[in-house]
Amino acid sequence: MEEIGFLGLGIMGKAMSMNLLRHGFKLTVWNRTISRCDELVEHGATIGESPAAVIKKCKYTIAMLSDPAAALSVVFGEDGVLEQIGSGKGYIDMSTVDAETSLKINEAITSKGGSFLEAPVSGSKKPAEDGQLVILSAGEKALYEAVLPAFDVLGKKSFFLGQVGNGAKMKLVVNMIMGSMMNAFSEGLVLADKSGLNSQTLLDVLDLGAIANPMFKMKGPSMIGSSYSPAFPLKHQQKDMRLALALGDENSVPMPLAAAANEAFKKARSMGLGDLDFSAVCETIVSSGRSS
Ligand SMILES: NC(=O)C1=CN([C@@H]2O[C@H](COP(=O)(O)OP(=O)(O)OC[C@H]3O[C@@H](n4cnc5c(N)ncnc54)[C@H](OP(=O)(O)O)[C@@H]3O)[C@@H](O)[C@H]2O)C=CC1
Ligand SMILES: O=CCCC(=O)O
Repeated sequence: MEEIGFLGLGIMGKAMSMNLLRHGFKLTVWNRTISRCDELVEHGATIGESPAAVIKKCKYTIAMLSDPAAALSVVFGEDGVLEQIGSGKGYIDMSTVDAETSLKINEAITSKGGSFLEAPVSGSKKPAEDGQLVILSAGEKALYEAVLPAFDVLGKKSFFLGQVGNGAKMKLVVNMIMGSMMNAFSEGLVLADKSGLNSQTLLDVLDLGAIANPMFKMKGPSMIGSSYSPAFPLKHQQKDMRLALALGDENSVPMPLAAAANEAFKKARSMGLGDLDFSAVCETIVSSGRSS
């Protein structure tokens, strides 16, 4: 494949671009905080001085940015994507945003002759490092097909979901379920502990039953140890709950569980836990009184 541009080297962007480099892709990278490019450069990437410079150089550019405001500012801002996008160039936004943001970006890019794909992902830091993401793409089918060699490196499965917006919506539905599950799991862990049960035994019981799942298995042990090194930052999970609730609003879908989970994530943010892993939402319950 041609040289790929990569905008946004946070937890996910760094892991994904390292993985592409490891598999022989040539990359030009940009990050708002430019020092975050250094490690990538040590592994063979080139730095682009702005999103516009990356787009100018590369036929295909991937973005992995924190939220709708970041995704919009990288496209519409000074030295942004729009300044150099045009015919023959493809822009793939893998950030988790709402459909409205994706549609706005799609409209701006296609009106300049470029092509657009939204492609948010399921899977966190480790799956990103290991190329085991689940890619939820929608938009220009020809662009999807053109970048499949890169998606095959980044993910274990790629879906093409049709028109722009469907990828964003699918991602928000999945993360809304995940955020609600994380809150139920947290309550269970604290309840077991407060009522005198062994937390590890609870994990063992859960793992053998009908609600066993990779998230409980992976996060449970660190949550018992109150260790929340960020793989998926809590502030991003709360953003996803907020955006999913707005999608529920638009479609008149009652979501009382998601609304309660969102409140817990907001409380966690107010406690200063936004940069920790989303499993730190457990601390909102602990702070109401865990015995250990
Ligand atoms: N972590 C995870 O497990 C997963 C995250 N996601 C989603 O992927 C996206 C990235 O997540 P993650 O890597 O964890 O997040 P991080 O917070 O680690 O990284 C965010 C990135 O966005 C950049 N950024 C933020 N604001 C702006 C702005 N205004 N202009 C330009 N760049 C900006 C940051 O730049 P700077 O370094 O300068 O701050 C950084 O590169 C999010 O949408 C998240 O919801 C999806 C699946 C899993
Ligand atoms: O958006 C983050 C998703 C994290 C995960 O799927 O494990």
